[in-house]
Amino acid sequence: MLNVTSVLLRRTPVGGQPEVLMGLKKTGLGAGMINCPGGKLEPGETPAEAAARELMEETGMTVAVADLVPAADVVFRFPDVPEWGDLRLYFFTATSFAGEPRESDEIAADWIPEAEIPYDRMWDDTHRWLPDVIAGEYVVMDFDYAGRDKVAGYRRLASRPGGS
Ligand SMILES: COc1nc(N)nc2c1ncn2[C@H]1C[C@H](O)[C@@H](COP(=O)(O)OP(=O)(O)OP(=O)(O)O)O1
Repeated sequence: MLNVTSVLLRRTPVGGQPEVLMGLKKTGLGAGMINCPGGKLEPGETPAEAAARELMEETGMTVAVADLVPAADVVFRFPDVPEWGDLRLYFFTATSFAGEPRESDEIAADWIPEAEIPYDRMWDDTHRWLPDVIAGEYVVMDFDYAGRDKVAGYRRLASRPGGS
């Protein structure tokens, strides 16, 4: 199982609507789709340490590990793509961070209204759990993909208040 991590930064400008940070993934798994900053854990890293490092590498923004709130634990299985194997995503949210996003070789992340998250341009699993995370739940789910990009089945293993 390959461990990956990702972080959703959230803010609400004064007098404005809630916004989230995401953008077009340019390389690697999920290239061409909209996603949050993130990537693989390096040896010895905790998921939260990896999320903070990937955020910095991909956007130039910083977040303290202590400010990362665990929000989802999601397994993806790709039986038709043996070279990908299974992935476990440790997903965090954060409302305390520093900096403004800059485009990198990996992602062109920017602030978008939370109400306009383009689920139709994201991994097929995302619309089945990210809305609940945004609503404040901690979610544990398990997805089986058919081929590289279609969800064939899924299970919700746990869901409780307190994610974001
Ligand atoms: C179906 O699989 C996935 N669904 C969702 N919603 N998100 C995924 C899936 N697979 C990966 N992710 C997320 C996790 C990270 O935010 C990114 C990037 O993942 P990955 O580590 O695979 O991408 P790379 O850019 O190749 O990694 P490095 O930066 O470590 O090279 O997508």
